Order: sequence, then C-alpha cells, then structure tokens
Amino acid sequence: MVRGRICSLSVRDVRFPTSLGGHGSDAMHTDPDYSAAYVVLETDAEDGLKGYGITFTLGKGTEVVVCAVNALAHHVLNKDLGDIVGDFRGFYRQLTSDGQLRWIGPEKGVVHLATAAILNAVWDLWAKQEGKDPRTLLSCIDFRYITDVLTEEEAYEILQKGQVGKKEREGQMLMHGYPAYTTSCAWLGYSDDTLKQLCTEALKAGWTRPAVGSSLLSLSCVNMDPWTSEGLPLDKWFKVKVGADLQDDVRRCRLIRNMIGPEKTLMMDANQRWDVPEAVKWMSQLAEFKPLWIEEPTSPDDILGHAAISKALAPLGIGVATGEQCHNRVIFKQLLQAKALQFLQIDSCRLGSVNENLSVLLMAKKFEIPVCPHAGGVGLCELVQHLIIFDFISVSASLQNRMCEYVDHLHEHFRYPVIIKKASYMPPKDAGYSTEMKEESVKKHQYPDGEVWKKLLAAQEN
Ligand SMILES: C[C@H](O)[C@@H](O)[C@@H](O)[C@H](O)C(=O)O
Ligand SMILES: [Mg+2]
Repeated sequence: MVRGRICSLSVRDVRFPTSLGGHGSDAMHTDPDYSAAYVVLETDAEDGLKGYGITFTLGKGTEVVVCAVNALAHHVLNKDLGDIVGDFRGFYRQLTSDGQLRWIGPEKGVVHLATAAILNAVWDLWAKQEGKDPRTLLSCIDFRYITDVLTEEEAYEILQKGQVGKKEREGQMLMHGYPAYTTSCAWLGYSDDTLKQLCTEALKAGWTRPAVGSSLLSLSCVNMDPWTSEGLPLDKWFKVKVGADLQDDVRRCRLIRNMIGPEKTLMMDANQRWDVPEAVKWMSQLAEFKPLWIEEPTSPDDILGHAAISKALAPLGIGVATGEQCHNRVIFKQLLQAKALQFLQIDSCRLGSVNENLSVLLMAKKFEIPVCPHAGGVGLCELVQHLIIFDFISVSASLQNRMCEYVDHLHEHFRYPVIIKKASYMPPKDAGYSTEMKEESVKKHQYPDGEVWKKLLAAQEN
C-alpha cells in the first residue's frame, strides 16, 4: 500500500577528495573528486520512511546538478506518492518535459542527472513500501521515441518469458551473487608500482570466480556461467585505463597482462579520448594484450563511429563497450540498431532512473546484447546491483558475456553498502535502493562547509 504526501525535498552537494590519490582518473578526467547530489524526500506518512536518491558527479559539476534538482523540485513537492507511482510514466514525462527546463536537456545532461537523483529517491521510497509486478514495471516506462524497436506489448512478452525459471535464478543469485569485475587497480593516474601492488593484492584477495573454457579472450568463445564450471580454473577480471599515451599504454598493459597471465580477462577503457580512425589504429597496437573490449573509444554521441570501430575491431576479437555517458534511451536504441556495441553499459544515474533503465534492459534483451553496467564512482555500485540482478532474474535470464563493474572506493559512507563475495555482488536484502548515506559522512563531506573541505580549502589558501 503506497502512502504519504511528499512534504520535503532536500539536496546536498557531497564530495570526496578522490583526486588527491589519483583514484578514478582516466584519459579524459584527470582529477575526479567523486561526488553526489544527494536528495532526501520526506513524506507526511506516519511510517517515517524517507527516500534517498543520488546522482554521481565529479566535484564542481555537483553544484550545477544541485541547482537543477532545486529547479525541478516543485514537480515532486506536495504530491502524493500514490499519485506519482500510480501514473509513473506520466510523472516521468512531466519531469522530463518541464516546459522551461527541457530546453537545456532534453532528457540529457545536467537536467537528466537531476531527474535521476529525484527519481532514484522516489524508487527508494516506493521500494520500501511495496513490491512490483511486470505490468506495474511497464507502466513506469516512457516508450516515447522507442516504439519503432520496442512496443509495450513486446516488453510485456519479454517480462512474461522472464517469469519462467525466475525462482531458480533468484536462488542462484542468493547463493552465488552476480559476477563482478574490478577497475580499482589501474586508474590512469596510478604509478606502475601502485598498479603492480593493487593488482597483486586483488589477485590474492580473491577477485576470483569460476570460469568455463580455456580462454575468455575471444568474443566468440566467451562463456561465463560460474555455476556449471565448478572445479575448473578460477578466472579474474581487470579493467585498465588507456588512451593518453600509446607507449605508456603498451607498458602498462604488458605489465598487467604479465601479472594476470594469458588466460585472465582484461578490458580497456579510453573514456572517449580518440577519433574513430585513431581508435582503430591505437587498439590494433594494443590487440596483442587480448582485451575483451575497448570501452568508450570515441565520443559517446557518435553512434556510427562506434559501429565503424566495432566492425574494424571484430577480426581482432575486440568488442566495443559503451554507455556510461549515453544520455538517454534514444542513443541506446540507435547503438543497438547500428550494431555499434557488443557490451551495453547502463548507468543508474545518467539515465532517468529505474524507469529509463528498464526500457534499455528490455531493448538489450530484444537485440540479445549483454548488459554489463557501469558502476564505481560514489554509490553507483549500490544502485546498479539492483538493476543487474533484476535483469538476470526477470529479463536476460543469462550470465553469458555478462559482468557488473565494481570499484572499491567509498562504500563505507553508505548505510547499506554492497556486499561482494568471491568477486560477485550478493543480492541486497534491505528494502529500498541502497541509496542512503551515513549522515556523519554527508556532514563531513558536504561542500564547502564540511570538515573535510574546510581543511582542504584552508590548506589550499595557505
Ligand atoms: C571518472 C571516472 O572515474 C571514470 O573513469 C569511470 O567511471 C570509468 O569510466 C569506469 O568505467 O569506471
Ligand atoms: Mg568507463
């Protein structure tokens, strides 16, 4: 039973000084401070439940997103939660079609990140109150702009098929969790020594899980079903940042490949650094290190560019992955139509919350493209674990070629942090969207008045 009228929305600018240690750095974002616009919704219901929503940003960007959240707030305030989720498609459209704010989107950029923060909070609150069936889920999706590839009826059929074997898959998740890979070892700003040390630690610390077959390195023979492979060699998955300097990349990739050995899976991430021909040329030179995929090789908006890169790299056994900066379902639709990606990376904050991510999961299923979510940042792992476990249980029903990113930073600031066991996400058991942060962490890291920033800013002045 849904209850309560939204009587307050607060949004705070919370930043973690991760750039000081080079954490999170890549070829384009050299000094990221992992941050969140953190929204809290309160209702007048007696249960006292609150909805917590975040969107991930990098430092300064947060203040702009906070403004956008405030500009959108009037759409939520004084609304009954029942009215919002009772016509969630309509509410989603209201938020994304604000007559004045849409001009600075539409459905992309800062306003869309702000939409995600608010809707993530609505989902958190709603999830604490009740469960959802396929029809209810579909009623949350705005199919506008995607009915040429996916109608509501087709989506319903997919979800209906997803009911078959659902209980078993739930059981599998509870027992083994969802396979994860790590990016924490090889940020671009890390020295070779740090890279070696973190890689050694990750190898020792059980970033391991069972894999099938002798090689996971060519797209055609990737086969990951951790449960049918018991007793077979353990596999380990790593992602390395590339794209700034070819000689550095060759050295770092050689180093990491030598450490992990020829059989383990390596992915590369260029964070949009290259032009299309440059991407093909650069990756041809890194092909000897057998990457499973190259992530964000060029502009996230360049659909045909991604298609050209995919085509050129296919003979080398290298796939293209993208999505962390794909601003809406339309871009994903076209990437799928153009065969421009082999791995689809949803992001729980870039798109318009669960609503829009559902539409992308369903389109990916229709095109039979594996979803391997983008996570990390601050809170993205906490959020996206819900989406990908849902995808396995109710949509894709497969783990083949699928894994979810994991980054080992900042989980200690969450009340319900992710639980990783044997390199897998264990299903969250607490109600809600795992978005609540610890109040003392928020206070300390609030920008610019939190203790951490007061000290850092004072030190900068002196
Ligand atoms: C600035 C960020 O850390 C990015 O480098 C990061 O999201 C990355 O692209 C990833 O795939 O995890
Ligand atoms: Mg990336």
